[in-house]
Amino acid sequence: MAVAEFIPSSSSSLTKKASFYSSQLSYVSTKISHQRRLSFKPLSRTSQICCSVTSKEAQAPTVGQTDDPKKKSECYGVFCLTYDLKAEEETSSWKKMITVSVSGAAGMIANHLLFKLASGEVFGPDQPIALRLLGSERSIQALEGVAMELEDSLYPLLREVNIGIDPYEVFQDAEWALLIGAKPRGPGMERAGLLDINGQIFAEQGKALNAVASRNVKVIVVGNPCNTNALICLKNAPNIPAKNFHALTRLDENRAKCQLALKAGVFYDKVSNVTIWGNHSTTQVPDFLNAKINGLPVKEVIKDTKWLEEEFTVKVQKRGGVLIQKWGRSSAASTAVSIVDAIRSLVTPTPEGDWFSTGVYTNGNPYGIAEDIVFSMPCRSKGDGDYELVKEVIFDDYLWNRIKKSEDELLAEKRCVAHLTGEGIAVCDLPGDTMLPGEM
Ligand SMILES: NC(=O)c1ccc[n+]([C@@H]2O[C@H](COP(=O)([O-])OP(=O)(O)OC[C@H]3O[C@@H](n4cnc5c(N)ncnc54)[C@H](O)[C@@H]3O)[C@@H](O)[C@H]2O)c1
Repeated sequence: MAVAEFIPSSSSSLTKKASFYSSQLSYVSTKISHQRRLSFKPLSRTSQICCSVTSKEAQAPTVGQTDDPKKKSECYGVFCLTYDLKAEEETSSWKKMITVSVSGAAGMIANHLLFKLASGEVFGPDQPIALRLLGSERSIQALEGVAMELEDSLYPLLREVNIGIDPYEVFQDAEWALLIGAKPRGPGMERAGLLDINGQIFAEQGKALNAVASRNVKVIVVGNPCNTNALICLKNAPNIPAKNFHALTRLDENRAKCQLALKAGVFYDKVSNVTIWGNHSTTQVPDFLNAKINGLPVKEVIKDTKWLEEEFTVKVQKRGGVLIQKWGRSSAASTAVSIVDAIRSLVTPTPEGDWFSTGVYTNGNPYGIAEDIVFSMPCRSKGDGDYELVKEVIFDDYLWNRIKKSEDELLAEKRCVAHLTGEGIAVCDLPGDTMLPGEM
């Protein structure tokens, strides 16, 4: 289904220029030919999100982009085309459009994620969406390619696409910010160096969100080291509730579920109540004490305590590394799926009795975990984008000692980025290199 019905052009084609603008550079232009003439009339946001229009109602053609590099680009290619609608034609069942900003949009994870977002798989088949895509200077050409593929996919729910390299432009009015883009660790780079280089990206993006995003934007930080990047981001966005920031640990939860299902010989939908505690690193703690299989405590189903204590955790932690050995690159598709899971866990009510893991700000946590860090913990949601921490969890010495190690690591990471969180001079005394293999 197309988003609009078009008037066939009598002339050959209408050439458009897609322009990109950022504060530092940057004017890149490209020509895209359209074999059809389209009608344009500036519309309010609500009328833009509505359904198709017949050719009878089409207005005079125009182009929604600018040749002036000093003016920001409003839209990409076919998404510049808007059309008038009669009130009675508006699709009453569609919700108000939401704006989703994605950084690292030309990267591998985003290449899977964006098409899921545009299809309705994430926010629902009645939820029109505007995508704002942030790339780096080096990836701008690739970003344009991504936008072209989105155009060619003809997703009915995808109403707007913008691309750019300035977070102050791309995060404008964002209701969701999926922060995937980060620098990979270069040869010989210390972990402290990676914390600093990526921390600067997230400090800048936090400031940009603070300045231009929706006041209730939900932020999911994927770029590593994601817990501390999320902390940096929220510290630089004081006007956005700290509770709205998440670090992605859902891939780790999914991996833990898969390993428990495999060991118990059940399908993975029988595994519930799995928590990943702590950092998205090899100090993460997949919790088999509170997890359930077929509604029973895991320890009643898997009686092999040695496996649980010695093999399970390591298997979950090293899964990414094993995958790299097979694939020759880090997980992208399953990471994108886990981002979808993380969002859906916040926009749909959590099934009765279950919970999900996400890295969130620790202030006010009921477990006794140090405050003022971003730590993965068990959460429930009513489906309104918000969440509550789960209180009814138990701890034993094994679990608690491991949680403390991950906490120590995150406190050390926090000291290492003090210059980026407004807390003085950084002191880097990281306990060891616990970066997940390939997810650096
Ligand atoms: N939390 C998790 O579970 C998890 C899992 C897998 C990967 N990751 C992390 O996700 C990140 C992205 O992974 P990928 O496989 O998509 O990498 P990728 O290298 O394919 O893509 C990253 C993209 O980000 C862009 N980028 C770099 N700096 C940017 C900036 N300042 N603003 C906007 N874009 C920028 C790059 O140009 C590149 O296109 C990495 O940091 C990786 O370690 C996290």
